[in-house]
Amino acid sequence: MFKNFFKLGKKDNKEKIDNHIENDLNKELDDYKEENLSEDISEEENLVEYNGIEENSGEENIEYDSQIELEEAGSEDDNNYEEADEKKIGFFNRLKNGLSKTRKGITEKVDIILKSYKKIDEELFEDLEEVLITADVGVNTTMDIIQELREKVKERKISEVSEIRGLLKEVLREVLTKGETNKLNIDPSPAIIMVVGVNGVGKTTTIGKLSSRLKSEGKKVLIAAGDTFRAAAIEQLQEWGNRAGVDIISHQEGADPAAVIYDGIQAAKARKIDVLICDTAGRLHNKKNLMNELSKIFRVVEREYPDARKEILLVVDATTGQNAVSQAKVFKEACDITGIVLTKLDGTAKGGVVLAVQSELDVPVKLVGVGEKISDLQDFDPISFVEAIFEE
Ligand SMILES: Nc1nc2c(ncn2[C@@H]2O[C@H](COP(=O)(O)OP(=O)(O)OP(=O)(O)O)[C@@H](O)[C@H]2O)c(=O)[nH]1
Repeated sequence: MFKNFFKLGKKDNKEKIDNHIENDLNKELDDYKEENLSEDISEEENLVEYNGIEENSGEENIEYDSQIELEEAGSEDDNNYEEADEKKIGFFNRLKNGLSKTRKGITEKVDIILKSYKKIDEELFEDLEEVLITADVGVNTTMDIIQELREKVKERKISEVSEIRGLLKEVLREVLTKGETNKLNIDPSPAIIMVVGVNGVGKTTTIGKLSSRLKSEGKKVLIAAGDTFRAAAIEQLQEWGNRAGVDIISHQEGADPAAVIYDGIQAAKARKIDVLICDTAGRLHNKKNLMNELSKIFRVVEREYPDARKEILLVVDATTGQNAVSQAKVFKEACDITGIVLTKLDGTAKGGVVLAVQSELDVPVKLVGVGEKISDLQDFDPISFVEAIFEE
């Protein structure tokens, strides 16, 4: 699967990038490995020349086996079924609360429309269509949904307007469950999760929340701060790591992201980490740059961690509606995204974008952010999502 990571749209791009990778990456990594990752890796080592960037490895945050104990403290309440039940209820309520604006935007309007019709006719379908488009379900997906609704009405010879609500729920569930599984592919370990996405969409927050959650599930987690573009990004990740009690492998601002990921992988192997979560820089202003950077990182992963399960999660901001879909399309051309994380669903009435992303890109939504707290990241469960939107 990893061999297909780079979907390089144009042949000349592909050749350029391939040449770049073949000429530079292998040599650079071999040099780097020799210089820095010999058995006795030392924090005292000084200036390392890597890819033309000087970085002071003495200040890097590489603390190999010394902190294993820190991470072995898993959650104590894992086996408490009552608490698990409570958590589940809390989980659904949090989802429901988070989706309150979307519920207003879709269900309340649908209910008003259904109340105003006495019989099922074309005008009713058109009104429903408008509601879905306004809730950012996207034109194509909306057309498909309404067409499916029409067909079901016809096939089942439905004549009562009151039955449309249940039917619509059914169709939405079908849209959200027809693709690949929504579950994260991280078991059995080891696994590596590459987190991609443009700046500001909630990547750092998602990494913090996810690492905290996986740790509480008893997994050993490590973060690699591959967004070296801005010092603030590394610091922000460090803060989340502290909150989650998870170690971070980081270099200095401006370092080569592929080198950070390389170090992260070596540390993950040495510490027998279950899940390595890698941040990446989100510069989308130029697709070629994005592909260059990502392809180099992925080559490192492919070469250094072939046995690990791989997830490439694209983080998009639900409040940007159809923009999130466009971003996802660009990233999908640059790499084989395996899942989508939709953040800030709590702050928007545009939650319908979940349906657009899943159906137009054919990539499953795997996680959703429904708030700013560390516990506000949920596995995306299509059934609960539809229930939460339609709950009275
Ligand atoms: N309400 C809400 N806010 C969120 C959610 N996820 C992230 N945020 C907020 O979105 C803002 C941006 O999040 P970051 O994690 O810094 O985004 P980023 O993509 O890492 O951005 P850079 O660090 O600039 O690359 C922060 O204020 C977060 O608190 C969410 O699910 N709900």
